[in-house]
Amino acid sequence: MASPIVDIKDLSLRFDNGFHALSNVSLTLRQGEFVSIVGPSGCGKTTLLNMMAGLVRAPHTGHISVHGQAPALGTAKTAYMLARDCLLPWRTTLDNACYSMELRRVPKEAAHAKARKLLNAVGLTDFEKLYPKSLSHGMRQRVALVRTFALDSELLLMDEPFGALDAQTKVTLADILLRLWEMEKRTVVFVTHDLAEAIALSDRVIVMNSGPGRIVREMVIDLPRPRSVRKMQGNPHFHELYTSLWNSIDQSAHAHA
Ligand SMILES: Nc1ncnc2c1ncn2[C@@H]1O[C@H](COP(=O)(O)OP(=O)(O)OP(=O)(O)O)[C@@H](O)[C@H]1O
Repeated sequence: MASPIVDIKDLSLRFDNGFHALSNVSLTLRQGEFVSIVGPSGCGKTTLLNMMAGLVRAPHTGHISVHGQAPALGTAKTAYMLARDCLLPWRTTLDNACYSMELRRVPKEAAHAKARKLLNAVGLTDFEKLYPKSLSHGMRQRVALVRTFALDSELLLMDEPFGALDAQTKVTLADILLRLWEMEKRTVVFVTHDLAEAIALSDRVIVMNSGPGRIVREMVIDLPRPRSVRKMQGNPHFHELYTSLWNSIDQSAHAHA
């Protein structure tokens, strides 16, 4: 079996101020998996993602490897996407889509070809010459998705990428993300507060709780693929999974209260 993309065993972490942020976290991600992390605010979801990205340097115990090595900043094998689209206002859609490839010195022709293929997949072909100020919030986040996928990184770390969008746009973007993921075969770690979004997108949902941050449940999502997030509402098993996930979060919140 291929070695895991992310391999975390008994990871515990204290920040310099003594705050115990993660306790005995174990998580393995195989190539091509889509895994979401949910849990109450402050339970350490972003900290765990930042550990995978090599952004946290605080002392820790246990094991963490990403692509078979200690997590490192600046590797082309890992891409990070946030709720803010971080588009540059003076660049067009196409140039924003190409920005990360430019930083990685991908030749311009190849970068344009890749960006155009992905812009077409997210429905933005007709908007490639526009600047961010002329795009809706959802369109800007589609450009950010293209920029994230354009890097060909094996591992995509996504921290509430649709968190600032309205419910309708969120579903549209989640379906676009699923299409890109199916087309490009990446490994995704997706942090969200939206349980329905986590279930609709993922192969597995990891539930965390705080005090200190730890994994309290891992739920396998056995819904068939390919999926449509929009059509998921009509699937009774989706609602069973939602109820079960909600109960886990509710119970662990009460146990902690
Ligand atoms: N550099 C730091 N030094 C000290 N404490 C920190 C540091 N970074 C994060 N924390 C604390 O660690 C805890 C976990 O933060 P984190 O951002 O990982 O939570 P989260 O689950 O992603 O929250 P949210 O859902 O609100 O984004 C919080 O209590 C936070 O204040």
